[in-house]
Amino acid sequence: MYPIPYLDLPPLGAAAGTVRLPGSKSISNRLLLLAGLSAGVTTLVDLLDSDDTRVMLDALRGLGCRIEQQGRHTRITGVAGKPAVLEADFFLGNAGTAMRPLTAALAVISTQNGGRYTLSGVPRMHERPIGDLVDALRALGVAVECLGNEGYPPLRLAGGSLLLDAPVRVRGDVSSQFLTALLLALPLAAGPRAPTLGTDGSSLPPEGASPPWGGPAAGRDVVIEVIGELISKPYIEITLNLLARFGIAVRREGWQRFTIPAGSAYVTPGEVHVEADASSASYFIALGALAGVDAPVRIEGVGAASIQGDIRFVEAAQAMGARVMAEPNALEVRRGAWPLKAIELDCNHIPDAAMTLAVMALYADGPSTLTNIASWRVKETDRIAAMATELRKLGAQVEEGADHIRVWPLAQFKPAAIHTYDDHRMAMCLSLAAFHTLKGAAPVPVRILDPKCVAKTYPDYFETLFGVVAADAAQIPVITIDGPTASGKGTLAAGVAQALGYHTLDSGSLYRVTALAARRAQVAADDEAGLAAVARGLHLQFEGTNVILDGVDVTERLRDEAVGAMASQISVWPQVRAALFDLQCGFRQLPGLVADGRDMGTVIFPQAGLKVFLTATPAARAERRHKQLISKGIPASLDSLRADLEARDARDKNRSTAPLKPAQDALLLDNSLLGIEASVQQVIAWWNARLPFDGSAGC
Ligand SMILES: O=C(O)C1=C[C@@H](OP(=O)(O)O)[C@@H](O)[C@H](O)C1
Ligand SMILES: C=C(OP(=O)(O)O)C(=O)O
Repeated sequence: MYPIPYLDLPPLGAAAGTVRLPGSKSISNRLLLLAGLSAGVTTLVDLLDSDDTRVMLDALRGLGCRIEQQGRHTRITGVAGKPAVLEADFFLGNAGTAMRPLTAALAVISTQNGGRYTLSGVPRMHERPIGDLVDALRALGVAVECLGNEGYPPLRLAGGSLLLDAPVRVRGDVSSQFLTALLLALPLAAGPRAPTLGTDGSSLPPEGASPPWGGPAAGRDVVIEVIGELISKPYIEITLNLLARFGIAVRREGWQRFTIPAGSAYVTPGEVHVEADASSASYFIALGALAGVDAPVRIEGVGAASIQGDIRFVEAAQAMGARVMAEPNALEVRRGAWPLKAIELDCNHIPDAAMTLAVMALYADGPSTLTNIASWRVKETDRIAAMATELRKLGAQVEEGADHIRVWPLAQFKPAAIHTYDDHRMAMCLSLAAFHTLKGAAPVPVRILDPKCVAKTYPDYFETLFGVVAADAAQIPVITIDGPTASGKGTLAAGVAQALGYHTLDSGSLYRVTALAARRAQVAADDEAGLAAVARGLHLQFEGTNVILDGVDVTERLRDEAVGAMASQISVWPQVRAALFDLQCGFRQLPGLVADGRDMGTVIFPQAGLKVFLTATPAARAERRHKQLISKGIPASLDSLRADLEARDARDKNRSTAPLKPAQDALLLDNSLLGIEASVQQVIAWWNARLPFDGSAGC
């Protein structure tokens, strides 16, 4: 995940490779609730690990479920529908699949155990309607209080007595999640049960409760009727499918009437595998359609056998020209028609994945129209408005209606800082606008603001994307930070890289690794050819700031003074520098690189977008080094450290190959009196001034 204010995507060109997607959000949260309500242990394999599932897991823990995590397995010990916890507050973030089903489940539970529960979420969750579910639950006899605005969370559930003589009626035209919630929760009311408790804990029926209080001993059919049109129907199929896995065989009459048979009880199937998320697949299906030119984008974990409705996004992508090969549990996607073909599609059955089509439409041969998507307006944000606003920033013509959006293709994209509205899908969809595969169009970057919002369902989305897309190396941004020893280059580079989500190259460490490897191989510091051979044969990996040589972490060893001294000596050899040249260029990877060293701006990356030459007085640098050594318990003399630094400066400046000097176009930064954070901010400010995003560095 990129927990940074913005992530800049350079222009992207091609895509190929394999992605393994995280688990389905809709399946994960349904399974978690069902497992939590069942008796005994359920093991979920490949459960989604994201914000939405974390709030559900926290809620289950709060109800007394035991949760154990081991590798790909999550073991849930359920409470058999009877949590001992009678008062609890649940925070459910912005997870509709947690808020709605838990509301119904806790509502029924509170009528049975006299519990009092509150459910709240992030501010946007308090703007997402839940009135239709509240109405259904009140009609069922549950005491539901809206603590803020009527019809919206936060909610308090405070018992009541279930009135099951008549069908439970619920509207389904705002969200299908209300029906899903009742279907998941009402088996709690259909089973045989012991006399239930009143809100005061007594075993007498609460005043005014109509018999049969708590249901007859053998249980009773519970009937749910949908009032009016039901949207997002395939999500109900997921609900029914998973209920069946837990032993609840709902009888249905079309989309209007659902009967939970008397005596129903959740029975854990033991172990359940969670298939990958079909909505998340849509971004990579689109990627294949846009940029899978030489080889396909292969998506693993979800395919033709999926129980998720969003798998039908494949048909929409095919209609736009994608070539898709579907296996039961995988998809391979390539570009077919190019430009893509414009479509007009009723998207009610794929409300989430349909957003991806709106961005694909930019690459089509005419305007595309997506209809019957009114529900977009009450999701993580008003998605019709948000999509229209952000596509227009790219330069597109967009028509927005109450329940449709029409998007015209775009010949020349404008660089834009894309607002994501704390909506994971806005971030993931709009990342596709970084592709520049249209003939004649100038490639431009895209800035995604608040990229960490993808954590709702796909925390590693951008990392996965970068794993399968390619960019012209010249388009991948590089910032170089050169400077003398102990000037703080490494710290500054790490700070800048962290702020931008870029990779780092500590080129000095390459010389130190070569020195270490040469010492181990007993190659002398004056054996130029031998040293170059060592450099070429390095078996290196970087894990964060750690350096792994031949599979062993040598980070600490590289700090040895002897290794540092040899590094400085061997770095004068042209053959050694040449051997390390390609290795260093290879660090230029998406989304960008901050390279620090002595010749990054002058020799290795002369075309870098920003070159910084970092200096500090010898006194300031000696003092820093002194502090560092003392804090590690290593005795040191300030004067001799300063003398060493000055000698090293002289050697670095005067060597014939790549001597230490600022690149002509470098900006000088003297940090003798500047803290780390201020130095980082200075470099970021310089960098942003060179980018085409109208200074939109933040939200
Ligand atoms: O039941 C579910 O898992 C979902 C149903 C859909 O919501 P609506 O029914 O509100 O359209 C969908 O948008 C959401 O992401 C997940
Ligand atoms: C609408 C969505 O989420 P939620 O489950 O919160 O409704 C979504 O993931 O696109």
